[in-house]
Amino acid sequence: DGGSALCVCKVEGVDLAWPGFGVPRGAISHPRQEEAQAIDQELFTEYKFSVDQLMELAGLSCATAIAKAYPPSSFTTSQPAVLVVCGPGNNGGDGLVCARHLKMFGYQPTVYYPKRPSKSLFEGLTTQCKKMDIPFLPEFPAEAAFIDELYGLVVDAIFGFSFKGAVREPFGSILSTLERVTVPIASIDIPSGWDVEKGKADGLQPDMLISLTAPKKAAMHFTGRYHFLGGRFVPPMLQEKYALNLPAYPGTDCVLQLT
Ligand SMILES: NC(=O)C1=CN([C@@H]2O[C@H](COP(=O)(O)OP(=O)(O)OC[C@H]3O[C@@H](n4cnc5c(N)ncnc54)[C@H](O)[C@@H]3O)[C@@H](O)[C@H]2O)[C@@H](O)CC1
Ligand SMILES: [K+]
Repeated sequence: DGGSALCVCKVEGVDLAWPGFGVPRGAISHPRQEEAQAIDQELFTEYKFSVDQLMELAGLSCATAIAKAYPPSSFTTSQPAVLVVCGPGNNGGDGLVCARHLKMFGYQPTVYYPKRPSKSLFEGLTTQCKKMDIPFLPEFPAEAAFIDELYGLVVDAIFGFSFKGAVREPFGSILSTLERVTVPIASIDIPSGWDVEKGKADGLQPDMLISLTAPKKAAMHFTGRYHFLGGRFVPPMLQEKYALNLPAYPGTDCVLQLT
């Protein structure tokens, strides 16, 4: 912990670099919850990005990372069917964008979106999905086995870096079902239900994590197979201000595989 505005974390004895993926060695920044929110706010207030701009890039990163880790040919279901579970905030918005791009990439996404904010941004993203023939489930499957049978992958877009406290319904029941599914889960930004800094040892254990902007502190507890970085939109000046030490993205890619 470097005592700078941003915590740069190292796991004791472990080199936090990514052998085999051509990334320069060094300790990658893991912002705390408040720092992640401050960077987010500054992107909007000082740098004048709009939420939908960044959400589009974030959601595209997620779909791209998923396509790299789980190509349609790797699915054992008859179609590359993906269940995208969206929460009530911007993490859920990323999920809607991700679903739309997955459809463009040849997947068969289905969305479950139980708490929809009455804001034009989310209404627009919902309409865009519907116009792409992406079905919205009226109810969440009661049994984890139904999910295993129908889908080859679940995208967890329920909560991101603003999650706090005990999970409120209906998301408590949804998460307890998701904890029992055996198909891989890809979590956007934070595994939902995890404390953004401490993680949750007995919570969801996704197979994939797509960290946006920078891995949050909880990402240190991620044990799944694939960890990607996405959201290649942080201007160098802002990275510098928050002492964000991030590996370089390869070429023109919008994602970078960390593990
Ligand atoms: N700057 C960035 O890095 C960007 C972040 N984006 C996404 O935005 C996310 C953060 O979005 P938000 O700040 O909207 O927040 P979240 O999407 O993390 O969640 C906030 C929502 O969850 C609810 N909530 C919080 N704790 C809860 C609990 N214990 N039980 C039930 N509901 C709870 C809140 O009422 C609120 O509706 C990031 O994680 C990322 O996915 C992208 O959309 C765009 C750019
Ligand atoms: K999530």
